[in-house]
Amino acid sequence: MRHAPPAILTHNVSVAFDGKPAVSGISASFPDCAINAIVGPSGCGKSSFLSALNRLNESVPGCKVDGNIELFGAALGRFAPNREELRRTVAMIFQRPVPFPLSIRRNMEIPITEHYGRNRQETAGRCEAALKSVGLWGEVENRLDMPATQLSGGQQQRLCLARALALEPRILLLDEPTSALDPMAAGLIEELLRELKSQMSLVLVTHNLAQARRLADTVTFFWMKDGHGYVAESGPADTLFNTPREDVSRAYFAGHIG
Ligand SMILES: Nc1ncnc2c1ncn2[C@@H]1O[C@H](COP(=O)(O)OP(=O)(O)OP(=O)(O)O)[C@@H](O)[C@H]1O
Repeated sequence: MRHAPPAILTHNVSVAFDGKPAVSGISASFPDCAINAIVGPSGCGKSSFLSALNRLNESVPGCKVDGNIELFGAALGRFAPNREELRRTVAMIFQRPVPFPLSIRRNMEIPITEHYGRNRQETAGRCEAALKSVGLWGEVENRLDMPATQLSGGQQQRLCLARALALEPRILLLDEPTSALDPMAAGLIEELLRELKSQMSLVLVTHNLAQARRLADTVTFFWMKDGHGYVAESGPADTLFNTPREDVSRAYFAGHIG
């Protein structure tokens, strides 16, 4: 029986800035329909690695990415022929929500019409469905023309999620998506991520080990050596949290270091 390839498979990936490696030798596998947490101390290159997965750091001056990245068994360039298509299918959510400085409606309409065309009825339907999927529709349906920046931080983050989900991504990259939110808003996002994993692969960079314990199916643990990050250990969340193999993982997950 042939097994489906993982959503993301990396081999020997490194990311360097001005010749100085931030991470090196990253070989990792992230299954589909799962929440894959990347954890590790500050500065070990988690965000740099995450951004390489949809070529976001290509536009950073002095940044160089090496190694192989495959998405669903296809090389990155074959999986998505251009950057726009890649960013649609491999969407990214950041620590601080970044809505466009426009109305809630325009925030949704712009990406939807860019991708699906200008049919007004279809656009309105996609907008409503995406806002419903993040539980925001009931909160904003009567004020869609209000500036998105007037929403609370948690609502803005859910709007950014809705904007990404409207384009039906297959992979969702999340860089500390709840660390700027209050516990209630963070809880709503966590609930959403749990629901979304039936439809896609999620890669979640988090500092918050309690969050990783609550959400993760797999864990990839980054640590630092010789001034750059590397994967110290990875595997099913249960194994990493309960019976880690490496001394450094045991110490980190017990809260003794990092
Ligand atoms: N745009 C950039 N230009 C130069 N160096 C950078 C840039 N972005 C990241 N770095 C460097 O790469 C290294 C890894 O940073 P990165 O943000 O990826 O780590 P991280 O594990 O995500 O950290 P944190 O958990 O604090 O967000 C750091 O030394 C950082 O200074």
